[in-house]
Amino acid sequence: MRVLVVTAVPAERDAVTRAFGDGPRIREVPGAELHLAGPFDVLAGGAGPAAAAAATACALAAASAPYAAVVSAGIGGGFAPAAPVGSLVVASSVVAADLGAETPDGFVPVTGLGFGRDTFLPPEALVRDVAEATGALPGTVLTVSTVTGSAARTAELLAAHPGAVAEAMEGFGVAEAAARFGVPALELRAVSNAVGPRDRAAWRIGDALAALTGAFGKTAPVVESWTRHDRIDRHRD
Ligand SMILES: O=C(O)c1cccc(C(=O)CC[C@H]2O[C@@H](n3cnc4c(=O)[nH]cnc43)[C@H](O)[C@@H]2O)c1
Repeated sequence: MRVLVVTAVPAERDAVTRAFGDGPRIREVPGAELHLAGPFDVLAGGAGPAAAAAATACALAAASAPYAAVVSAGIGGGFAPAAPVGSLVVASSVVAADLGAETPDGFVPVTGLGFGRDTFLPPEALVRDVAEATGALPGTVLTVSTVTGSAARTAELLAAHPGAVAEAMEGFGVAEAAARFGVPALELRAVSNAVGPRDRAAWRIGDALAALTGAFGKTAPVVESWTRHDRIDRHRD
């Protein structure tokens, strides 16, 4: 079985496929262009949870054989001091941090409003194996629709999610689409910037993309072993 990887932008997609040499095979499916490299079918689905969910759903619906897992991957913001620039994180939980309602008493997640969901839990053993293989820090990865740009918002997010190690903009959308197809989802991020007051000039995108390439080279044997033994299905939680 193969693994679908969804990034936001082509530069992230190419960083993943570069781990397997130049020139991935390309397959067009309705709504998505897949780049095939190693055990991964990689697509750049767009920025934000809505684009990511739509692209993931298109690829899953068009697949001729079921995928073993879907990985939301790319660069991300790291919460200091846990996840410094250049480091890797793997989500032990994927949380929609700004999906809900603002009330006079503060933010209420969508689940507090009585519907929807705000958290997905990737398979524990797969998270552990990927963390061991890559050196990625396991922890909560937040999905936000607005990149955090102030110390006040950073503190607010950490107060609400003390286990947060990083934020990005697609993980929850990918996981939501994957869940509809009964496929487990993971999220793997390379930290390009610290979450906090906006300083775009300080983003180390090149370093993060290089870390992402290294991480996928090391993740391939892990997922190959899992898929060969069909362990993702048996260990799904
Ligand atoms: O300008 C470039 O060369 C370039 C190359 C690769 C990626 C980008 C992006 O801007 C990717 C956008 C993507 O990155 C995630 N991200 C990164 N840092 C944060 C953050 O602090 N908070 C939230 N998201 C972040 C996010 O998933 C974006 O979709 C540019």
